[in-house]
Amino acid sequence: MRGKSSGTEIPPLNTTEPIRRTALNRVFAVVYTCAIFALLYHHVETLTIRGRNPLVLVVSFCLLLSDVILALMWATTQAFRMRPIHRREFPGNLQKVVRPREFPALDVLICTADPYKEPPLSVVNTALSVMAYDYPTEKLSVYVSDDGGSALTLFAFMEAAKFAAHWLPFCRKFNLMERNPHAYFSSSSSTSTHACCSEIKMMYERMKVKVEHVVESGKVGDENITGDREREAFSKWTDDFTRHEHPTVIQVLLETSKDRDITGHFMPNLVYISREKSKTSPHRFKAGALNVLLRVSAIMTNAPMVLTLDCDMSSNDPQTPLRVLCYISDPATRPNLSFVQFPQRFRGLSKNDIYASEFKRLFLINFLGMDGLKGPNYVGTGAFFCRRSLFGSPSTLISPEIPQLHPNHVVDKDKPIHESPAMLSLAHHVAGCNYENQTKWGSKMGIRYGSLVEDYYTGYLLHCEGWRSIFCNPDRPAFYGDAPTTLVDLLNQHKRWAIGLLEVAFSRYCPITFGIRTMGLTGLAYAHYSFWPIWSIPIMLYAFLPQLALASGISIFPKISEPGFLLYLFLFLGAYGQDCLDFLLEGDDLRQR
Ligand SMILES: O=c1ccn([C@@H]2O[C@H](COP(=O)(O)OP(=O)(O)O[C@H]3O[C@H](CO)[C@@H](O)[C@H](O)[C@H]3O)[C@@H](O)[C@H]2O)c(=O)[nH]1
Ligand SMILES: [Mn+2]
Repeated sequence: MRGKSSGTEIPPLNTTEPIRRTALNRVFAVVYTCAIFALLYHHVETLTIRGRNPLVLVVSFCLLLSDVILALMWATTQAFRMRPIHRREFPGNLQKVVRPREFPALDVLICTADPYKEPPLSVVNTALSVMAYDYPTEKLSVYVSDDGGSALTLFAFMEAAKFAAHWLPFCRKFNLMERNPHAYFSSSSSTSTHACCSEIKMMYERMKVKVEHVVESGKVGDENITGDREREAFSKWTDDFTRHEHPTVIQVLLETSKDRDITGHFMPNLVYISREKSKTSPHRFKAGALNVLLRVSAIMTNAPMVLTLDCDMSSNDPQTPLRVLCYISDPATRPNLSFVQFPQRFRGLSKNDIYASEFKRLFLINFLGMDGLKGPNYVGTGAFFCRRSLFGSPSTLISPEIPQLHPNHVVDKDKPIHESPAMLSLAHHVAGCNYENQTKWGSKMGIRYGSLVEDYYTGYLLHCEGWRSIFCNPDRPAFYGDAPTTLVDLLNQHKRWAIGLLEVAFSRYCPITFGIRTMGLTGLAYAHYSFWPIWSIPIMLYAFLPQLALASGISIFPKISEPGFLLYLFLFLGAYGQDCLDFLLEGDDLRQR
């Protein structure tokens, strides 16, 4: 591959290459714009000349409205086509440039919210998959936020901490690529290759049975509690403890400074957090949970690199943090870098993906386009942040209200966390439900509040502040997640997205005005998403108009013999053809279209 090295070092850590069809895209955009204007002119003409008949008037107006919206949406998609690029990174070269001792620490933040919709066993699998990263374990910490406030989830994590002491060395010994235990034991590679596999598989099965039994029974019984520390932890679940009203629970389950796996190797930190909830204070859903995780992790480890992960998405490649380092350690890509975003990929889609659940345009093709501008938007999971970027713009650092939360604060690692009551009590304090009152959390710091799609909104505001992001799309997917499986879940998810996006569209940071003014084409790309819900208007109108028009004897499309027909033909084939080409050139086959 021909590529331009963006680093000054030799060997290169990463390369970028413009996608070749860009020139064609630009020419096509000019021609297609002319065709759109011709169509709109045609509609206006029909409306003014033939519009004396009220039915024709209504129909023509609806067509004009639909086509204006479609034209606007088409215009916003051009942002993705003006400068798409492909990137590659070379983790193999990393050790020649940075020594593992100098790797930055990594805090992984995992969110879960409901032990029945998001089974604790699968959350545990997510955590184990990242705890087993090929990364210096003493630099790795995993923080789990449980918005369900469930003893069942804590129990699952206590079991996971014990299992991890066997699982992590097993992964290292056999250099497994698949480090999510559930995925590994369900795959064929687990059955044949390793003799001691059956032993660890049995251990996993025992943990699974125990956790599932506890979840089924709905409570952690006395027989499941093995020590005083565990008993003390579960004693917080008193009778008036509900998921909407409870005190903060923080449980340090594994600590690098004292816990070792069965081979005597360091374990990563593993911390369970269920933030304080009260019916009288807003909890801000996932954005609130992530901000609590950001603060608690700042107090305990304050790693400069932060990975946010949904509990329904686990690692599929242990080398992923090294790929991120290829950008973070490169002086050419490092300046103003806020986050490195990996695409969301889903398990279990059918081969031809007839429902387009892969979201390939959203998570791949559009990302390649945005990567050539200021970078892809944040999609809530699979993103590695530079912690500093969540505290003000590149030029102006906003200091948090207490020095321990400052991104440059150095945590004293001599004392284990559980022996430091001051640290634990501060961690409880910053996880309190009133902590954020009169602070800049959610407005200028951390994950931003104000939209149900906190990921989109936060990424957008970070880009407006002058930060950039990078799209990393290795051949082996870095993460695999679960897509909604029922129609009701899917509709709820889309409704949530639509409301959240419109909240941004009609805010004072509307991408059409504020976004485009601040960052040009990137703002236009953001406008494409925030106005995505208005697609529904032309879709509804085009779904019903032809039948209504046919029933009332009005023709709404030109006849084949009329010149207007060619215009429609070009507009239709042009849009679909270009779309199809985008997909084919990014590795789809025709059946998937
Ligand atoms: O009060 C809440 C609600 C949700 N979550 C967690 O947020 C994540 C995402 O929620 P999910 O129900 O899976 O929503 P999706 O629609 O699948 O998520 C997509 O859309 C969200 C909103 O834009 C993003 O945050 C996600 O990263 C993105 O994958 C999950 O891990 C939840 O456990 C919380 O922690 N607290
Ligand atoms: Mn999800």
